[in-house]
This record gives sequence, C-alpha cells and structure tokens, in this order.
Amino acid sequence: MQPRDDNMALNYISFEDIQKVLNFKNLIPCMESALAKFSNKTAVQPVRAVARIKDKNGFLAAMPAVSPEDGAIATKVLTFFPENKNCPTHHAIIIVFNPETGIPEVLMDGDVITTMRTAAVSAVATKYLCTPHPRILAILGAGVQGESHYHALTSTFEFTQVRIWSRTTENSRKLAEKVGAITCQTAEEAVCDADVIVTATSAQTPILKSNWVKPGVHINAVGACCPDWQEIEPELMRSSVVYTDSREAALRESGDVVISQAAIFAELGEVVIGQKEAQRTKTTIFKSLGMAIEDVLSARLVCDLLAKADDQVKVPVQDRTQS
Ligand SMILES: NC(=O)C1=CN([C@@H]2O[C@H](COP(=O)(O)OP(=O)(O)OC[C@H]3O[C@@H](n4cnc5c(N)ncnc54)[C@H](O)[C@@H]3O)[C@@H](O)[C@H]2O)C=CC1
Ligand SMILES: O=C([O-])C1=[NH+]CCC1
Repeated sequence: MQPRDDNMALNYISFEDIQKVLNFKNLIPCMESALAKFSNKTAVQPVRAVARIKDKNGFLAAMPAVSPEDGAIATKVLTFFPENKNCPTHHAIIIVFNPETGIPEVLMDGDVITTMRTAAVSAVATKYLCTPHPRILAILGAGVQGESHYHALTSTFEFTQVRIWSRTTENSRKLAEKVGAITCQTAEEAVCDADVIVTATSAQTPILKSNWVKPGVHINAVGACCPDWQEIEPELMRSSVVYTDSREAALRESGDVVISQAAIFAELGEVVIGQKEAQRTKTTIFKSLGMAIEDVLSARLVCDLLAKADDQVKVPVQDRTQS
C-alpha cells in the first residue's frame, strides 16, 4: 500500500473561515432544502451512532450523510460533555469526501456549523408552524444555542419583545444585555403569552410546563437529545401537534417523545415538501435532534462559498487521483 502523496493532503477549513461566509440568510434556505431532501429520501442518512460516556453524562456521535444530487459525502463527529465548565459543551469536526473517489479532501471545524444550522432549522420550523406575525419570543437557556436562536429568529421575524431565562440568572442577564433582550427570573414568566418558545438547555427533566403556555404557541424543543432526558412536560407533548426532524431518530433518541409517548404528526421536511399539513393555529412542537444531512449540506455550502470568495482556500471537487 502506498502512502497518500502531498497532492492528496487534506485541506483544513477553520472556525474563522466558516464564520466569514456563513450567515442565516444563506443558511436558512439551505436547511429548508436539507429537511426536504431527508424527508423525500433523495438524501441518505442513518440515525447517528451514539456512544454514551457515562462518567461525563455525555456522548460521542458519528453523523454521516450523503446527498448524491449535491455531490456531498461527509460525516460529522461530535462530542457532548454537558458538565464542561471552562470550555464549550459541544465539539465537532466534519470530514468531506470526494464524491467520485471517496478520498477524504476537507477537514473542517464543526462547531460553527452545529451552532448555526440548529438555529437555522428552528427558523424554518417557526416559519411553517407559528401563527402569522409572532410578537413575543421566549428563549429558555442562555448557552451557545440560546444565543444562536436569538440571532436566527430575530433575523427572520420582527418580534416586539424577546425574553431570556436561564437556570443561572447571571448567564441570562449577560446574554440579554449583549443582544438587547429582557431577562426573566423564572421560565414561567418568560413563556407567559409568548408566541414562539425555544428550549435550548441541557436539562434532563422538564423545564417547560403545559399550563404556562398560551394555546397556539409554537415551541422549538432543541435540547434533551437522549432517550432518558426531557425538557417538555409530557402532558404538553401529548396535547400538542408534534413535528420532528427525523421520526426514526425521535423514536430512538428523544426522551420527550419516548417517555411521553406523544404521537409524531409529521417530519418538518414532510411539511416543506407539502406532504403534511402545517397546523399553525394549534399548539405545535418542533422536536429537534439535529441531523447529519444538515451538517453535510452546510459543509457543502461553506465549501462552495469559500471557493467563490477566495481561491486561496482550495476546495477540490475533482478526482485528484487523475492529476
Ligand atoms: N437539536 C440539535 O440539533 C442540537 C441540540 N443541542 C442541544 O441543545 C442544548 C443546548 O446546547 P448548547 O446551548 O450548545 O449548550 P450550552 O452548554 O452552551 O448551554 C446549555 C444551557 O443549558 C442550561 N442548563 C444546563 N442544565 C440545565 C438544567 N438542568 N436546567 C435548566 N437549564 C440547564 C445552562 O445553564 C445553559 O444555559 C443541549 O441539550 C444540546 O445537546 C445542541 C446542538 C444541536
Ligand atoms: O445534531 C447535533 O449536532 C447535536 N444534537 C444534539 C447535540 C448535538
């Protein structure tokens, strides 16, 4: 067997390079298309492989996906260590392969994409499932996703008020001051009368109760990605119209779905392709777990944007074994 020659060395795309080109304006339509391709089955994506790390209360996950029509073959590898104190709780890399040869070509940071694509997907869910002209947004959780959801949702809707609650008030105050939102002392106070709610915490037991929310609210439930973790009170799950990114993944990974035994009405992608109804006037929950196809098509978008913006960053799409 021969060693890889220099011509086949991996290109690296950094956190900073990705931040330069990715924004919610280009990412949200890309995520809408990813959801559609997943649900109409033009993309191939198994449920991720998760190895739980018991002593850290976290996991290591491998998230491969392929979209033949985009020439996109890639996998994200992610760790989630929710008890980390002085560094982020999620870390990820993405490996992009040549669609003709399968040669690994690009290694890229996966943190920016994880952060932004999750909120972009929630923006798509909100666009389809919330009542027209939502006024009040409530965000529960003031971490990385809380902040990213603030930006994605306020770039898409004109809210008159954004409220933030976090278990640690100092954190919600910091984020609220940074973005110009209101800090709430309790989750109940934050969600009262809200039109759109985001739950983006590492809670393992419900933080959002049924009798706090107004009928017709749309909820993006982003945390609780393990089958024994919950963010939403089971009664609220059962009394709402529940949408998921992947039905199969939700039945395996979502404690909110598994424990409550709430019925899943549709995948969000099925709504995007017009196969299932968007029940906007009812209380709706989008149970997000995160899908590899979102990462893979975000990575494809970043490669295309960088190739356009700067030919110093070489983003190969050709079969380099021929050169
Ligand atoms: N659906 C998806 O695609 C994705 C979901 N996630 C999930 O979203 C959640 C938030 O992620 P990040 O913002 O990146 O994490 P983070 O670590 O930056 O923030 C976590 C937030 O949850 C709060 N929190 C932790 N334990 C809590 C508890 N017991 N009760 C109430 N609040 C609690 C923290 O104070 C903090 O505000 C996590 O569960 C994460 O796994 C993250 C990325 C993608
Ligand atoms: O899809 C994703 O990247 C994640 N889902 C839950 C934790 C991270």
